[in-house]
Amino acid sequence: MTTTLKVSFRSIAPPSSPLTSRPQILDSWRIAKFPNTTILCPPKLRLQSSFGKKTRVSFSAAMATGVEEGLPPALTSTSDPPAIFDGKTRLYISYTCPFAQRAWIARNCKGLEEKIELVPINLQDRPSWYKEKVYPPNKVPSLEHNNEVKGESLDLIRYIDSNFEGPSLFPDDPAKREFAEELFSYTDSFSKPVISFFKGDETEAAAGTAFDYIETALSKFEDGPFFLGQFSLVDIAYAPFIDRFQHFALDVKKCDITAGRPKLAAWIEEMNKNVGFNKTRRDPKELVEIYKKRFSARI
Ligand SMILES: N[C@@H](CCC(=O)N[C@@H](CS)C(=O)NCC(=O)O)C(=O)O
Repeated sequence: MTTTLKVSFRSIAPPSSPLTSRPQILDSWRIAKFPNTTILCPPKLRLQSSFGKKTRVSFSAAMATGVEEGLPPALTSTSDPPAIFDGKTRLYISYTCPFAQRAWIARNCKGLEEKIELVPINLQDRPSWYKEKVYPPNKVPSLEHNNEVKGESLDLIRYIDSNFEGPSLFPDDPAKREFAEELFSYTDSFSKPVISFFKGDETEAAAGTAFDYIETALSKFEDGPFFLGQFSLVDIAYAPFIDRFQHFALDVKKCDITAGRPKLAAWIEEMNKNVGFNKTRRDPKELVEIYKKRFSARI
């Protein structure tokens, strides 16, 4: 299926040299250059540019993937296993797990919908073959690739980025890489006080400190609104959690995590335009209900 991405140039000055105004069908990932900007185009994307009077473009939409995908139903205790170790690459997920969502976003943002098959599992009614034949730790996500199964979401997003085609989601710049490591290792320290606040075990101020860390982190690189400036694996690592936290904080705790945090507000706005991420999102009401149940059961 072909999707059309309309690129319109807004703001500032007229383009110095219009490069293309004809739609192009792209067969593989490539870089398209426009006046003042460069975007990464996924395969099967029909790219159409329209030059207005002004030329500055914001390009998280460039991480869009053009493949439309019907989502398969989650497998249960009565479902047969897929043909495990038949050479296919499979990503085992649960539709509501934020850790699995990280790997799923990375797969989408690399344009790998046709290379990595999604296998959703119903964790409440888990098929026994998953633990026995696929992934003994019995958690999601896991990735079946080259006759091996690997787990741990932060390892998987790096693995998907380095072992498959598609645009690189990790910069080469050593300063950015070093900061990425700090941010990857902060993910659990970020979630802990926020979840404790939601459960009523921690003050709002403690959760606020965690969000302040994020605000400061988002101020470090100025070449874009993302953690490392441009969109990267770090954004993928945080997005499923910040998304859930924002909705629960607003609905249940009546607190706006973006108040007084303009960088976080801008990051959320940009992430909300990311097609690879949006394809993995659930209805916010469902996410809030899952947290409500979990916190009342004190899990
Ligand atoms: N550290 C793991 C955490 C994965 C995880 O806890 N996944 C949950 C679902 S959100 C799970 O599979 N739980 C099943 C269980 O613990 O039995 C990762 O980052 O991948």
